[in-house]
Amino acid sequence: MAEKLQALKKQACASIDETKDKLHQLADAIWRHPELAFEERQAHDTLVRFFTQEKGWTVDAHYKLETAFRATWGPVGGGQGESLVNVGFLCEYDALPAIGHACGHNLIAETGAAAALGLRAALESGEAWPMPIKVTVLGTPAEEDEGGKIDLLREGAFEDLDVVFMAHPSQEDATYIPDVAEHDVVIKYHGRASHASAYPWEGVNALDAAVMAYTNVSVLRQQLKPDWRIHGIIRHGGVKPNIIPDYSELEYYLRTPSYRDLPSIKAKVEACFQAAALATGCTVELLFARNQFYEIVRNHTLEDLYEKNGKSLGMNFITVKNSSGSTDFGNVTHAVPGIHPYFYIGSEALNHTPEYTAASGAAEAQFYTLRTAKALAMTALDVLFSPGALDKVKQEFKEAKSREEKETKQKPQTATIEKS
Ligand SMILES: NCCCC(=O)N[C@@H](CCCN)C(=O)O
Repeated sequence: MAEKLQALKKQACASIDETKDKLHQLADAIWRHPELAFEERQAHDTLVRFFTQEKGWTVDAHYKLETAFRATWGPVGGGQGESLVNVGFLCEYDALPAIGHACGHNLIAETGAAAALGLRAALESGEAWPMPIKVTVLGTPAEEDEGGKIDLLREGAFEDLDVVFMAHPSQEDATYIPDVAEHDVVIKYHGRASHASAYPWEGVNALDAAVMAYTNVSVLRQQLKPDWRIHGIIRHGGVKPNIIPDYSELEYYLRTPSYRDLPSIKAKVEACFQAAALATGCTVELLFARNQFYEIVRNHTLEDLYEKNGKSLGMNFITVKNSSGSTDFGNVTHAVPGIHPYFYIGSEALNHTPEYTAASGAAEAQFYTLRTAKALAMTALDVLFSPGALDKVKQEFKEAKSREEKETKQKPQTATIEKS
């Protein structure tokens, strides 16, 4: 089997190379029209067209969400009574406001599509596979906001998948980066307008509340654990200096390494926001996002296979220990075994900067993007055909879940503000 597996991997890589121009066009089209969360209509249509034109894929163009899609191929192979293995690849394609594809989601879409085509090409060689195999591509909108994968999870979109792969652009190749749990909140202060010079005592200043809230959180930060993160912006702060602002708005992202600590961080910042309202006489509305992002549940079996395949293609892996951002793929790994490795794209630029936007649209990123897609397809082939690999992946997932359940019982998700 080892030799056959090597041949299949070669076939997957060759097919990705053969399709490289089309794949580049796909990423380029998405990069040229950056669209925000749940507004990714052109990116969505581009991907749907891509899989429709590829032939052999069954495409569900608006799968459970308007800008989500599903493309499936197979099943192929298997004898009677063998249970089907469904391998999933994810495509993200939303962008950031003002700076476009500064997180390289156009390249995530490309890796997902390329890896799926590569795996299909290898499986198409007509062998008598021991079990029925299906390849599924899910187009998952709104990673930068809202968390489209969490909506899709709720709708059951991941229920029939056995393993899920995606990869994210970064500054380095890493099988895992500690993506943390996150909950977002919008804070609205309502005051009362007045002439700021003629009769200021009649006003209630909502901008003052926003500034106090911002300062309260900044002071709180010293008492937070080192790997907790709170960061926010003031979105509205008034319209003219001589009108006391009757409305202000902030948005904050709250993050902790485990989702179990989100209620604690939320309780702490809520106190900051309420205190600002009390001090200024404003009323306050706290609007927490409907979805909480969870941290990634690691699967070392998948990570090790990916690393081995990546190394064979020339990747240099580094280990990242410090907390990173967050991803709605974290929630997926609580439901299905999966990996979310990071990949170098030929630039030292940092994500969420205009320089990264340029790097994710540059031709230089293509080599690294396709190399990543090859490593994903090869890892999927290992999962399918390395003796015992799928069982090991599933067993590790099961053990992680039961550890998780035990920890949740010991430390339920409750809010605490320690008082002396
Ligand atoms: N490691 C970073 C993963 C991608 C990313 O930047 N995600 C966003 C998600 C924001 C959702 N509100 C982030 O800021 O971490």
